Amino acid sequence: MPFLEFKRLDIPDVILVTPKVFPDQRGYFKEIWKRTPFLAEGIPYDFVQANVSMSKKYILRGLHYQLKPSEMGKLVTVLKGRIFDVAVDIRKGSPYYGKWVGVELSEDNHKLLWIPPGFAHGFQALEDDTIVLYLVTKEYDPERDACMRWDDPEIGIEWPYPDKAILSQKDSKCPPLREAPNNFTYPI
Ligand SMILES: Cc1cn([C@H]2C[C@H](O)[C@@H](COP(=O)(O)OP(=O)(O)O[C@H]3O[C@@H](C)C(=O)[C@@H](O)[C@H]3O)O2)c(=O)[nH]c1=O
Repeated sequence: MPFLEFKRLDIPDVILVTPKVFPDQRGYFKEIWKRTPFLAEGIPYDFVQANVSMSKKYILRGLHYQLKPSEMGKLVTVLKGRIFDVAVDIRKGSPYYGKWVGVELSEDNHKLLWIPPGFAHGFQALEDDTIVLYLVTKEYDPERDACMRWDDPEIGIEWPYPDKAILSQKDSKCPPLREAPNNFTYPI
């Protein structure tokens, strides 16, 4: 098995990455990003910022994105606990515009989700004290930070616990996809 396995999801630009885990008597080791295999998979980005958040069970963060020219790709993984991680294609003219994909990422499955620029991203924590690590391809730019509704019926994301979702004040006021700021085109 290669050290990093890539699986394209129903929206093929969103890629589930499975690293090879080397367990031993001390614990384990894994590579979570390496330029050459990512490049070979058609992911030609380097990362410029690394983020960590901790969430209680049912916390839902999203859906978030940064507008061009601060559009960012994200490589998301879980260090502790579990999340349901979601990417929504918001590239105007994309055959997948408005469609979503969701996967469970956990400390046990070791998986990572690559979400390219032009997607909105969100997740719901499935356990208390869930710690998410994500690498991003552009720096945080509060001027171009944007959000859209997590429960927009036109997107129809099947969240694990929609009735228990706990949101930030900011996230509870986000507009639906149709009204959200969007300067993405397809291809990006
Ligand atoms: C995202 C971010 C936030 N902040 C600050 C702003 C604010 O005071 C505080 C919390 O910010 P937020 O409420 O936006 O954090 P959060 O809701 O966790 O935002 C994140 O959600 C997930 C789903 C993503 O995809 C990320 O890109 C990011 O948007 O941290 C930074 O300083 N740098 C950053 O890169």
